[in-house]
Amino acid sequence: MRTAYSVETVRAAERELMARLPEGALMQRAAAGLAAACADVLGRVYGSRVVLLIGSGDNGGDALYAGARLARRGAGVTAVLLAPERTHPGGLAALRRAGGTLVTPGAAEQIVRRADLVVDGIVGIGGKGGLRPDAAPLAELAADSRAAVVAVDLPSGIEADTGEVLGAAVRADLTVTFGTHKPGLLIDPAREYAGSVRLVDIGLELPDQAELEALQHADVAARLPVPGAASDKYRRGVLGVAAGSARYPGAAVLAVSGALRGGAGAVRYVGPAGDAVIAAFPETLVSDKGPHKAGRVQAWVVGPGAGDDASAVAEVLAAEVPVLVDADGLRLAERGAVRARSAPTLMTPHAGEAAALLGVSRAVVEGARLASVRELAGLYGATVLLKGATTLVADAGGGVVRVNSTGTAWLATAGSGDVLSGLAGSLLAAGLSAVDAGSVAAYVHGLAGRFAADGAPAGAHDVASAIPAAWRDIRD
Ligand SMILES: NC(=O)C1=CN([C@@H]2O[C@H](COP(=O)(O)OP(=O)(O)OC[C@H]3O[C@@H](n4cnc5c(N)ncnc54)[C@H](O)[C@@H]3O)[C@@H](O)[C@H]2O)[C@@H](O)CC1
Ligand SMILES: [K+]
Repeated sequence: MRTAYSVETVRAAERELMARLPEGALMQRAAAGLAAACADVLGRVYGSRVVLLIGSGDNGGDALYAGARLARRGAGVTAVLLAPERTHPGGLAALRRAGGTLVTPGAAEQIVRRADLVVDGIVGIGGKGGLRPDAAPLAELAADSRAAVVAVDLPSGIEADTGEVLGAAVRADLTVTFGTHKPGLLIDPAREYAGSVRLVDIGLELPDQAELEALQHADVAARLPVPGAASDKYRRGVLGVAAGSARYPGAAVLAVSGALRGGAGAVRYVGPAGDAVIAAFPETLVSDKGPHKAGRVQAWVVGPGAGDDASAVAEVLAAEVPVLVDADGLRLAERGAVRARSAPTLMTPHAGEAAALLGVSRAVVEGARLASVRELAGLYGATVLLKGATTLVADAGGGVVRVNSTGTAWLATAGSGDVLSGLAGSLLAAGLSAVDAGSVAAYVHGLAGRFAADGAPAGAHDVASAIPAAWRDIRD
């Protein structure tokens, strides 16, 4: 499991550790890891040109000590000091001793242009509310430069706790982060600014519950349902899919295509697109009666391509089994009916659908994804999966949020969400919790998207077809 902790938690862990270590030991660990990462990026340190962008806090201190290490290995190191009189004194002295040069921001443009590597030590977890006006131009210089950019702890200008970006921010090729990931490094839009992320262990002891967690292959493998010797199709779980309409039969077919590959023992389809579903997947149990007459199921998916059929949504919400609500179903589901449910509910909006439910613009949701997913989960008393390049899954209790980053831009294709809803619903029917079903489905779906696309456009049905390969890859 990859975890991320809030700034407050990191600060507390740092205080505790610092009290037990000699002064400056923690910063030396950070600087050593940072210098090693910079050396890897440079390839050859001797003779390289390194520019350090230095703010007035310990983030700048890390960069200065790392710069000193690189200077001792023969790099030409120049530090641009935003606030010379408030710069970390120990770091400054170390760089001077190692032969580094100090300049003011006025000289930055010229030296950044000739640099091989720019190290962003403007601000770390001490920053909030976007870069100050004196720091913003340096972030822009780094963003425009052709040099490799390594961010110290996090790219300056991003919000560490939320992943929001409130103005100019450094765009890094690599972020070297200390002790733990910070939520902003894993959530869009900030995640894009971080480039690849390298975690340097500085010995922090962190609490069990993180702010954010990201499943890895092994975590997903441990959660995928596997039939045992005693399984039959009913014990593996039956999923009901109430989806599609005369106008949108394809959504039903795609939801079923995901469901059949999600581990449920059988899939019942209920709705007006039965002929299309049977033609594509003859193994589906099809019914043209309402959901409450469809026979027993262990979970429902409702909503993809449903048009305006509110009655199916209401019927499904009244069932005492886990329910996944997607697409049109999100608009048709009454909040009170969702809140009144005792079995788990998983809602799977994209940013536009979430915005409509929250009564804000899509841009607001996209800019503040973590706050949005939490707010929606609280509002509906449900688990919410907010789709996007980094999908978030939050439950109503306000606990740890799951983030998935296997997604690919190729997944932004019509019908891809229908496949996801079937897949997640199938995992619900197989007995996974709503948070597990949502986050495991997002992981598998993202990987399937990568396999299907493999550098070229792919349709949603290709993504569904690639699910078994993704599943095998995870279990290997
Ligand atoms: N505390 C520790 O034990 C360790 C801290 N480390 C480093 O220390 C950093 C935190 O250091 P600090 O607490 O000194 O904080 P930072 O260095 O992140 O930032 C604080 C400084 O930046 C300025 N600043 C604040 N907001 C700003 C904004 N919006 N725009 C421009 N400048 C702004 C402030 O004037 C302040 O001097 C971490 O991110 C990490 O890089 C590492 O050395 C590991 C150990
Ligand atoms: K930084």
